[in-house]
Amino acid sequence: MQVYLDLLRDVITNGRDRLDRTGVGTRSVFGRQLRFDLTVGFPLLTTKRLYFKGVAGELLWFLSGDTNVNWLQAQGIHIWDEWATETGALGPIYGAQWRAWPTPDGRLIDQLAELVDAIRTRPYSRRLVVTAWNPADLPREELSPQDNVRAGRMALAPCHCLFQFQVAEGRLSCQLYQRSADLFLGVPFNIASYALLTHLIAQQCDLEPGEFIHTFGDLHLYLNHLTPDIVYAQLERTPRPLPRLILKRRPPTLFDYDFEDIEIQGYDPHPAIRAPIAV
Ligand SMILES: Nc1nc(=O)c2c([nH]1)NC[C@@H]1CN(c3ccc(C(=O)N[C@@H](CCC(=O)O)C(=O)O)cc3)CN21
Ligand SMILES: O=c1ccn([C@H]2C[C@H](O)[C@@H](COP(=O)(O)O)O2)c(=O)[nH]1
Repeated sequence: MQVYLDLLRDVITNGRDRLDRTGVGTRSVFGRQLRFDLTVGFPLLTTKRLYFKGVAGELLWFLSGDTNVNWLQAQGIHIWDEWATETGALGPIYGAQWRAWPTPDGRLIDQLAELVDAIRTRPYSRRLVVTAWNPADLPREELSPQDNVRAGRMALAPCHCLFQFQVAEGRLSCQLYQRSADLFLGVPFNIASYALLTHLIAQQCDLEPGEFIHTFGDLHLYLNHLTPDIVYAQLERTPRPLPRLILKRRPPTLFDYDFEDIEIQGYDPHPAIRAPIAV
């Protein structure tokens, strides 16, 4: 994951300081890309311990179509707490758009079920796209996440908002467009999450995982992460060998995976680095 450390340096060196919605302030660049060959190892950051249970739990939660934090909290995962209402609601975020995109005539589109079906039946397709960017449900930027949810909108606009797959020579590759990316806290999570999703869909479609390509819009470091004990501490560290992902079972569908099916082997990271999250 040397490419991640190089990207931290790129943002520090080439970024412009900008105000942002949260009021924290960021240093940001616009338009970057990382590529991960999933055949050489699983891209889980080794220069700090990443909370993989949180990554896997969040993905299983998205895949189930759930948009309420109650299930995540019951698993001990608290990464979405700050944006939820008192009942745990987040509005129609990823899970809703992926599994139940509402159409004007009252139907619900299960984009992920249709995707798996399309990969199986038309692997040459150039239309293997899933989007969470539903303009009808976007939050109003001047309102709090909770007020948006109470008004029936998403708590946060989708950050990882569109992804596409390609099948070539028996391998499944995935490219994500992430419009806004918190490089220290969110991005390591997002890389692991989409790499895991690619493995799961590949298994369901009798393919091997290929590449994960991560394309960024506004890629930023929050100014309160640019400190000796956070970003600069990580830059002092040397990357270690990547772990491997083992899928221990092949469930009947993409929507039947459980924590026990997903195992990371050989993960030997540097210690975790705590950092404040911008809400
Ligand atoms: N500013 C911001 N950055 C994000 O990455 C982000 C948001 N907001 N809002 C929505 C989700 C929530 N995500 C999050 C939220 C928290 C952590 C976080 O605090 N991670 C810690 C470990 C947390 C734990 O152990 O409970 C970390 O060190 O990675 C990561 C991703 C990603 N998203
Ligand atoms: O999966 C995620 C979700 C969120 N983020 C980050 C990116 C931004 O720092 C904030 C969202 O703020 P906006 O004003 O809506 O852009 O959350 C992430 O990196 N990954």
